[in-house]
Formats: sequence, C-alpha cells, structure tokens
Amino acid sequence: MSTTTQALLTLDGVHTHIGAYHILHGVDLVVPKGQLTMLLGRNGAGKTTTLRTVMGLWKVAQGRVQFGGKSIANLPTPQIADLGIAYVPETMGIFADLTVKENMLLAARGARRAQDMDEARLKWIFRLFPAVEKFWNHPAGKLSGGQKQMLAVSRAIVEPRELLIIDEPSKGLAPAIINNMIDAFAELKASGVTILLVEQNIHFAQRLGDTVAVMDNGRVVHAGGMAEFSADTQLQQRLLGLAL
Ligand SMILES: Nc1ncnc2c1ncn2[C@@H]1O[C@H](COP(=O)(O)OP(=O)(O)OP(=O)(O)O)[C@@H](O)[C@H]1O
Repeated sequence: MSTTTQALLTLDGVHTHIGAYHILHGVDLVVPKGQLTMLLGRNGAGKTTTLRTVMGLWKVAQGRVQFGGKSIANLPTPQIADLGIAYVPETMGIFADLTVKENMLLAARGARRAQDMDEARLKWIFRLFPAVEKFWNHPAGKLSGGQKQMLAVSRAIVEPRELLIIDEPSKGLAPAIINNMIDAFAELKASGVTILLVEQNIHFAQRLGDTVAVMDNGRVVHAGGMAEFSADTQLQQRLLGLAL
C-alpha cells in the first residue's frame, strides 16, 4: 500500500472469543479508503468472525478497531452502521415472504413508500442490478441465488455508505452471474465506496481486488497488493492450499 493511501478501517491486534473458544488471535488488517480489499483464507480461518467483530456482533476481547480514525470497538451494531458501514452477511438477511420492493423499503430507514426513496439512487441501483427492478413486486424468496445476492447488496447501498462489507458474494453462483457481479462491484468502487469482501473464489478475488489480506488460524498472515499476490502462485498455494 502506498504511504499516501488513507486507511478507512484498521484492526490492530484484535482478539475475539466465541463462548469458550478463542477464535481471533490478534488480527491486524488495514482497509485503504477507496479500494477493494479481499479477505481470503481457508475454511474456518476466521474471516466471518473478523467481519462480525467489526460490526459489533462479536465482542472485541482485546485490540483496536478504528473506522475513519474513530474507535468503534464494542459500540452497538446500529451505531456502527450509522457511522457509514453496511454489512451483507453470508445469510444475506433478506425477508423471503416480502417483495423485493418491501425488502428495499425496510433497508431505507424512514421510507414508507417507494416515492420516499432517493429516486436517482434507486435508478442507479436498478442499473447496477437490473433484477431488482425486474422483480420489484415479486416475493424475494422466489429469486434465484444470484438475484438474492444482488438484492442483498442493493439493500446495503440503498443509503450512501462509506464502507461496504460483504461475506462471500460469489458463493454458489454460476460463472455468468459472477461476471455480472464483478462488473457491478467495479462500478460501485468507481462511485467512491470502499469495499471489503470475503472470498473463496480466487478468480473473482483476483479480478476485483486492489489489496489482499489472507487469514489463517485467527490471524492475518499475509497482506499486500493483489497484483503481486496474483503473480505469486507459490504463495497462493502455501496460504490457500490451491492446486497449481
Ligand atoms: N458460533 C460459533 N460457535 C463456535 N465456534 C464458532 C462459531 N462461529 C465460528 N466458529 C469457529 O470459529 C472459527 C472461524 O470461523 P469463521 O466462520 O470466522 O471462519 P471463515 O474463515 O469465515 O470460514 P468459512 O469460509 O468456512 O466461512 C472456526 O473454527 C469456526 O468453527
């Protein structure tokens, strides 16, 4: 990372316990402003726990979490969200029985009707994710996996947010849908949003990521530029166990 790049989110020696288990063992992570950071690592490395800890869904037992220079460790989750962080969990948080429109209205605080939502923003979301417009009045539970993921991201950006945190957006999606997703994230980033993604799909990660952090056993064991990481297949093999 260049020294002129400003960090938007910083984790410093973060430890998290879940019940009796010590899961994060001193996570150091820097998410530079305006960039797309990929958080990679084998199953069980601690990626989801790291995201949940940032969002205040797990308690920070030790260490610092700073967003825009302000300490957010152990603030209540709604307060963390209000500071400008949107989080899309792996479960996506969609209400299956409600329509796409109702799901969007619930995400837009204070909006009771579609007319109350920022029209220009909604048009921009429709352009990024046409399925959201196409299935506007359909129950969200009827959408395909890819469309649900697009709805989940649309809900996260229905109001301007500085940082978007998404857990495995490409999971279970067909390659063609993943390509649409890549284009949408690239455009989101171009709009100035900082993005932190957890990924298992290395090709998705390589095509989108500016920076990369790799976790293993509750720690970040590698951090740097995605271009360098992409070029170093031995490093990928060692850290992710990928077949060459
Ligand atoms: N609610 C929980 N109770 C007990 N252990 C948990 C809980 N959630 C996660 N863990 C454990 O914490 C460790 C890290 O899990 P985490 O979900 O953060 O990993 P991950 O890197 O996101 O993996 P994956 O890619 O499989 O989602 C794992 O060993 C997991 O079993």
